[in-house]
Amino acid sequence: MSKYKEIKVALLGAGTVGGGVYKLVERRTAEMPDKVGAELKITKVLVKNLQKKREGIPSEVLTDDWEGIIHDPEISIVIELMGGVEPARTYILQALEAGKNVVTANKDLLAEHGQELMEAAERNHRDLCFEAAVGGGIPIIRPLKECLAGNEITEVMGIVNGTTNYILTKMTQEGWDFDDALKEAQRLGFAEADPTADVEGLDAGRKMAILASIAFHSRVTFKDVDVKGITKITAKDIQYAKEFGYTLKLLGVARNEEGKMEVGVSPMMIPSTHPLANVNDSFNAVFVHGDAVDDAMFQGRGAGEFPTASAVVGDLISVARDMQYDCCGRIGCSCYKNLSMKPAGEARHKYFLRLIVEDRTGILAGVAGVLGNNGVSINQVIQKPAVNGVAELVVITDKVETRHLNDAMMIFGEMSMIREVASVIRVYTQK
Ligand SMILES: NC(=O)C1=CN([C@@H]2O[C@H](COP(=O)(O)OP(=O)(O)OC[C@H]3O[C@@H](n4cnc5c(N)ncnc54)[C@H](OP(=O)(O)O)[C@@H]3O)[C@@H](O)[C@H]2O)C=CC1
Ligand SMILES: N[C@@H](CC=O)C(=O)O
Repeated sequence: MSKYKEIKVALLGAGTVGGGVYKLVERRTAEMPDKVGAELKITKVLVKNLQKKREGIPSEVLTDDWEGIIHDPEISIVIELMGGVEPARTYILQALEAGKNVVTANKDLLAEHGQELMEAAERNHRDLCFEAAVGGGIPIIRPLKECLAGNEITEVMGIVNGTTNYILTKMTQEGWDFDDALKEAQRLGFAEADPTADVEGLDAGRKMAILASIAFHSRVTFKDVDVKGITKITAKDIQYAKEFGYTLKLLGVARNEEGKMEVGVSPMMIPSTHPLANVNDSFNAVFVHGDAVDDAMFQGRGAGEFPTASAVVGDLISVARDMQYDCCGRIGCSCYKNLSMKPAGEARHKYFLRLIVEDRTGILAGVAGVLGNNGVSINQVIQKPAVNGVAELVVITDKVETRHLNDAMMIFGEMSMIREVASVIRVYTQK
């Protein structure tokens, strides 16, 4: 008989990430006792469809019976990898109330119900770990909560969605079209069950809500995040970005300026010399600025089977160690402040505008006039040669309050000389 205690674990979900976690735990089985001080065994794997073939997972551990897991007193850790809000929320709450520790990668759930879940974990003195919920395999949650806890953090920003970064990389570097790149991202297991969450920026918005809550110690939920996706980005935007020396990325930016938080996700142009411009494919990267550490950057694979499993299994080992030392629930909720959100319209940004205009004299003066009357000054402008009586005017503005830019865009919408406001894309600037 082994001298080590056996810790029994239930896995909820055996899809891309769940499958990876099962296989990775198997791969590490022999080392676990030395690493953790206990043997870790996944004894039950909850799925929806018992008939589906699962490579690498023995059929005898598969079940579709949640009650059999929650009422199994031998299971002390539940790993939730089903995704979505319900029934994941209910199962996690039930698991915590039943005295089980929980690991999850579910950002949809945390960005909406994080407070409720953290409170349940605290009440029951149990661990609730979610390293994989942001940045896939990149360690970022624990560094923010622990390693950087001595800082006042004023900015967290970066690329936090692997699917969209993969799509934009393929469009920029290889001229792929959007749909082909998305299909390939789905095939590689990066995309969410409903990829709208990726391409419309919702997934990145949820991750930024989680990061901002931890970094600024104040609860930010998904509804607080100003979100735009990449579905309207065209090959022309990418090409013109290059002409101005920029690269197009879906970026999340969270700032705390004098107690007012601003959290947003949108396609942004960043200087091609910026380190984030060279974070490609499914890689993610997060920048953190703290008063003591200055700048720190975390980079790695942001999605996919084993990168995500790496973060989940790291959490699993951490929980198992806490169990050995009887210190579960040690790292609880850190939202002890109640900061307010800055209204999106008050945020000051630089913008790239692509306008489809009539090919005649006076257009540039007309455009400059409307922008000027609304307090928007022009930093750079390029007029493209006309084709079939229409021309393109590409403008980079100086920093402006977003509401003033929106007012100018409304006026453009009513001007006959402007056929279309084809693109309005934020240009990243440092604080
Ligand atoms: N894919 C990635 O790269 C990353 C994903 N995540 C997060 O990890 C989680 C899992 O993602 P992923 O593995 O891609 O998702 P998948 O869709 O690949 O897998 C989901 C799994 O959960 C099971 N499941 C879903 N609903 C239920 C239910 N009601 N009861 C029982 N089982 C259920 C499914 O069962 P069945 O197989 O029978 O259909 C499937 O095995 C999500 O929260 C996701 O956001 C986080 C980081 C990266
Ligand atoms: N769909 C997500 C998966 C990881 O969180 C992504 O593409 O980043």
